[in-house]
Amino acid sequence: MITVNGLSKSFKVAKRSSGLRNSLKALFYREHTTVHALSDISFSIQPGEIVGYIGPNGAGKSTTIKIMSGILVPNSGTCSILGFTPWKERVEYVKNIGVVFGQRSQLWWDVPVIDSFELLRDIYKIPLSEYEANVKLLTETLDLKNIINTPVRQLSLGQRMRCEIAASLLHSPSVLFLDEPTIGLDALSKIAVRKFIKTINKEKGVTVILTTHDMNDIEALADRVILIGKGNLLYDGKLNELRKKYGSNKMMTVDFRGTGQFRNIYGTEVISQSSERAILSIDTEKTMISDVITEISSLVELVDISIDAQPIEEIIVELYKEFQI
Ligand SMILES: Nc1ncnc2c1ncn2[C@@H]1O[C@H](COP(=O)(O)OP(=O)(O)OP(=O)(O)O)[C@@H](O)[C@H]1O
Repeated sequence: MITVNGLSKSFKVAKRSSGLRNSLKALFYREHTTVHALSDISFSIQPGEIVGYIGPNGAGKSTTIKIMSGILVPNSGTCSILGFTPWKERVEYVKNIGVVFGQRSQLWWDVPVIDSFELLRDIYKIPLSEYEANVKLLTETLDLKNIINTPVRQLSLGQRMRCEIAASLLHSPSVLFLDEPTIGLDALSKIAVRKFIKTINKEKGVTVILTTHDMNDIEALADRVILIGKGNLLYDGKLNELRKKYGSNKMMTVDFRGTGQFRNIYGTEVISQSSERAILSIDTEKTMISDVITEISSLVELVDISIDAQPIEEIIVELYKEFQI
């Protein structure tokens, strides 16, 4: 359904220097540098998948989404989505995709949300019955009833984001690109957005490509992750596999009485310690959990102990370090 092959994109950026002399010089002669935003990226995505496209700031995520949604043209490589080359057959192509850029609005700022929806109906030439059914469904599922007649500029970020997502789905696209859809949202709104994405994926079979810095989004939504860094593809696979391969650490929370110190227990690192509780990270490749518990029991009086998997956020941070990105 989606095939990306050898995609590369670079930007020519004018060098800026400080000082009057350099500014004057720049009027006549400008030096440029080349930023390689994407280098030889390839992957394919099947219908109905939710794929988390992740990487640190400047990795090339938005550039990929912009190419895949037909906004940018790559320097080389191919991209086929639903049989279209996004940047070549844009008018026909965009009828089949929905795009949400969390940092930018596709709604008209000064008019009520419903008027923006009407404009989009005209732009996408959505048949009236389909449009009305979608507005009804989206109003119910995204709880838009009380905000749909409000101008966008008067909405909170969370309210606007729900409207943005609704706007991207009015024309029943089969592929949805979400670029940081939960950025800046409160915890409740994030959960609502995630739940909705899951629902449309399950019930309507919409394929979702999601970029985010929030690993809770990824854990809640994506079975598969594609990790990029400095424009290169570093990992493409199941989230579970990523956890198995790189997440060998466990987090142990120890409630205790006594004055023992946990600093020197082999294979562990103290994340925090107060007078009654300590949190340790245990490298299970170096030591066994039972050995750590035995050693802790010899140091303090144990009150309670709990063991959790390493948060995906930490695994990703370690990967960034490992790949030096
Ligand atoms: N229009 C542009 N002109 C020049 N450089 C650009 C342009 N767009 C992106 N870049 C550069 O390309 C690289 C990748 O940018 P991109 O926005 O794709 O990263 P990202 O992974 O989405 O980052 P973030 O998480 O910060 O949003 C960065 O170095 C960025 O500065």
